[in-house]
Amino acid sequence: MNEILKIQDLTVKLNGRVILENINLSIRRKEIVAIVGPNGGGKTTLIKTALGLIKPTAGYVEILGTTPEKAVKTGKIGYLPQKTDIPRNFPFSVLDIVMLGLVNKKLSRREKVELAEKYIQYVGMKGYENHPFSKLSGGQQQRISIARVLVSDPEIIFLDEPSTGVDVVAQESFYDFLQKIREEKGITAVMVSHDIGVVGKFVDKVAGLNRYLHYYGHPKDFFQKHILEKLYGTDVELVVHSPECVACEHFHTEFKGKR
Ligand SMILES: Nc1ncnc2c1ncn2[C@@H]1O[C@H](COP(=O)(O)OP(=O)(O)OP(=O)(O)O)[C@@H](O)[C@H]1O
Repeated sequence: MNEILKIQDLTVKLNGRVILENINLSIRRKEIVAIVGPNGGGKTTLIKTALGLIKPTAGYVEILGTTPEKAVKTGKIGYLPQKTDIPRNFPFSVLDIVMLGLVNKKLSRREKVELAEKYIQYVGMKGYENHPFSKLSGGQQQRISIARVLVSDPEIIFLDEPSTGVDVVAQESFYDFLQKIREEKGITAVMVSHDIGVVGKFVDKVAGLNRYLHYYGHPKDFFQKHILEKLYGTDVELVVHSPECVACEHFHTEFKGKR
């Protein structure tokens, strides 16, 4: 089964308001897909529907060859929600945080600690096991949050704005890391992102969502005025820095406009 997520004719209404309308998309195993669009465009709603947390008003979602409700029970879906569920000032250690990813696994404490340590090492944070999570930088917290998702051995992961509060360099290494876990572990990644410039460089497909799926395909064809206007409105201003631009430290796309 090459297709890991299939969404067909999906419409979602919340409190009588249509949030998603007639969405069709499919994601193949090992793809890295970014969902982009303005605030309130329905990105989180789409992820929650794929996870079975929101029921479709019409249409259907198939994930890992079954319904979202059944797929979630297999433990093969990882989810990093937009709002952290970790209390800010609570003195959780890095090890505690990663072990949260194993709460539903029937393993001894010793086994859980060993697995958590393995994944802390995997994300390049060996030595930080007993460090307070709240004292880490944004990029380090992001790595540990990913370790917490990976430790449960998922086949597909959903990351809702994983790069919020992380600088461009850390974001780029994060996307490199997603490619590494795809190669080494065959993991499919679906992420919500606000930074369309950075995302465009690293992902296989971009899903441009604003109630409708206005674009779904390779990032190279995404940066077109008519598509961006449908997503973000007509006061969009796009500045593309080419890779040849010597003045640019990074090849990136600045995006200014309504979100
Ligand atoms: N439980 C709910 N009941 C009613 N409306 C909701 C509910 N959850 C979300 N909405 C509305 O649905 C719309 C889409 O929200 P959603 O969080 O999916 O957007 P988003 O694209 O993820 O936005 P953001 O970029 O701000 O996170 C918003 O207008 C939001 O207010």
